[in-house]
Amino acid sequence: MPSMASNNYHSQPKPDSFARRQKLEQQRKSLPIASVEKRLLEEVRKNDTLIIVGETGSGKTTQLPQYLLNGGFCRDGGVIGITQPRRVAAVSVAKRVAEECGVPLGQKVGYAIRFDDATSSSTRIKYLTDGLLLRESLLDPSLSKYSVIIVDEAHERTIHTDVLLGLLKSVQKIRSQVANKLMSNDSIKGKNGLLLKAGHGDLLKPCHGRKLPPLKLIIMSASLDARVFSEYFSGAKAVHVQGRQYPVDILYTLQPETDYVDAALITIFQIHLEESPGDILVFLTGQEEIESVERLVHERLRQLPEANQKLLTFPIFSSLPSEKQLKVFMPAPAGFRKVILATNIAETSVTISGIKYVIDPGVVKARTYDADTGIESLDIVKTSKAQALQRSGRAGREGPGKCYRLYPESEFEKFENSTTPEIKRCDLSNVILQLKALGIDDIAGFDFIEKPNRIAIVRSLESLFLLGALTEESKLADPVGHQMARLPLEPMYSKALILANQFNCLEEMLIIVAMLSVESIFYAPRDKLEESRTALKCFSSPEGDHLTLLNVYRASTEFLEKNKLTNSKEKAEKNLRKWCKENFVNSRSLRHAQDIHRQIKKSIEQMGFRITSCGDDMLLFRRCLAASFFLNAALKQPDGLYRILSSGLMVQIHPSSILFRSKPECIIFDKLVRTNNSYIRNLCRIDYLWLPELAPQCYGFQE
Ligand SMILES: Nc1ncnc2c1ncn2[C@@H]1O[C@H](COP(=O)(O)OP(=O)(O)OP(=O)(O)O)[C@@H](O)[C@H]1O
Repeated sequence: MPSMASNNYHSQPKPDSFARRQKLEQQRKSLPIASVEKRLLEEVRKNDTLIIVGETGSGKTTQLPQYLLNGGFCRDGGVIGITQPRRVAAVSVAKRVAEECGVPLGQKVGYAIRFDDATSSSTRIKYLTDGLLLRESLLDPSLSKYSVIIVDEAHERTIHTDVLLGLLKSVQKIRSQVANKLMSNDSIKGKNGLLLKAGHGDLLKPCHGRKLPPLKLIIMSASLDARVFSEYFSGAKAVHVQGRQYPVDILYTLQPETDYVDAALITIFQIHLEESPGDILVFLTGQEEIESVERLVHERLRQLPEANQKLLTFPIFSSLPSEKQLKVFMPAPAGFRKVILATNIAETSVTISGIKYVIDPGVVKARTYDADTGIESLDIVKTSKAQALQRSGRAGREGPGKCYRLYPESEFEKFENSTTPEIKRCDLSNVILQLKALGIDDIAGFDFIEKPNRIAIVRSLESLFLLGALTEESKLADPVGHQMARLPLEPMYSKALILANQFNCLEEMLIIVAMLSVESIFYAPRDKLEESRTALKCFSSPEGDHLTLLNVYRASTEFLEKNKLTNSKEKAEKNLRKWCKENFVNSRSLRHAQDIHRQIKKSIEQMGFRITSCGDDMLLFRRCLAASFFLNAALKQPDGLYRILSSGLMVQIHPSSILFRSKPECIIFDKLVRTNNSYIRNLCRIDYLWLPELAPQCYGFQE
């Protein structure tokens, strides 16, 4: 089975035909940004921080790094790092740029995303996710190998981008102090206190065989408010790149649509049957919705005359294995039209060749955080104008395009200009852990571009303390806090693994963490509801969803291993897909869980943990779950609703849960999802009395 860590995307460059290279060269020259290459290089030379705003498709992401490389910005062996909010963008853009440069991916041009590093010592242009650069800064706080860092798609304001901006500001200050040799080594410090602990005697020494130059920083987007960034970077200059490549016709509905999924389906077929050739990109909110639309498209296609059936669907969402994500970039066979069903991961940066039509229902699934209750949830919300612009920008990259907005123009006018920064609407625990690991203790005093809500900081500090990651003085606790900061997981999951190591049930917890990291392991098509329920019964555990997921994982592994004894690997995997179908298990999600399992296992083994099993002692395992997820404990109320003990919030069990009917007295849950109601998903039955025993810091009786 291919793993995310195994650099699935490496394709050796095809023996490039002369014609192909000429075409690429021609395309590059015709991009709007090409006419301002010299000016941009001049501006980067003159300014340590530069903001570049240019229309979608003007060539920022693919061209600027190449201009900088050719302009001598890597002369001393420095690397140009370009951050992307999403993995798929980092990988696909790196591929394109390697092709444009005529080099194999992973050499001069490469990418790095979590668990997959396609770079080498000769890499000079490196695309990476913002989260990964943040992790790199833990190991190398001065980011010494980079001569230029480009923060691309800054308008997305992911939590990682925001934290990164604060760190980069500090790194820049320190590196320019070093370059100017203005200060002695011990007095060098960044505004955010970043390098105080980092032992930077080395800063003055040649680094990677070269003197550490000042760090050039470029902030880039098609739709950002340059003023906000300029003010944050002490009046940094903003440059606007004029001109877009091709026009995109924007079409609105006359009336608001009550059912955007149905409206999207109708539009797909309208385009397919009436419009000229060209692929379609549809934005939806998540895996479940995408998979249900995929099924509906296939159903409706079967009702069409054969000549009209040449429509292929390709889903793309974040939990889809990476090599499957990249399938959307492959051209459709001649005579076929491709319809890509995507979440907002295809919203920025990516160019999907062939896309001429974009369908935008104007909604997105976004993280929201209620600081009063300390609960984070995923809600479906309206997009911002900036997101709508990015979405329409996916058409018109190779020729004129059309964007169908499934809402009236008057509705668009009511959208917020830009998306609320993630830092203002999510749980900060993970970021706080990372900042603490960097030696930044004063979180409220950190120079954020926009300060997170104070209550949200306090809440996160409190839950990290309750989880044992922080001491009473709010320092990283030894060893739990350090271990949690090392694991690339949500704090509660990290805590569960650390505790499972002590409870001797790490094997089981590893499976659970992997299975909880993917969306919808089971699927239940509307026309086969009864059959899917019967199939689920084979795995279901009266103790709840965690143990049910454990049973599915184990049954699938056993099935695969047995099959491998008598079949080739490919055949065994094919049989597993069949097994999944028969059991109404989502094989994509299961495979993704297996990948994650492998990756986390590697991380925890590196931390010296030994994988042991609790065998059949599921009581022990449930106690371990209670000891780690105690902040998500809920108690049944007389009316059948549940009250979350830590916040008082009233919630319902999601109908997809095994415990939906039995409704035990006390449970812990994994996620809260809000649609019209507040639902809790992935539940495990626990004993109420375990809480004061296993989490006295939270539920201990007051004297
Ligand atoms: N994989 C690809 N296949 C075909 N054409 C591509 C590909 N990647 C880029 N291009 C071409 O290069 C152009 C510039 O792309 P680039 O990503 O650099 O633009 P951008 O200004 O960064 O856009 P955005 O703000 O939307 O990310 C595209 O409009 C497209 O014409």
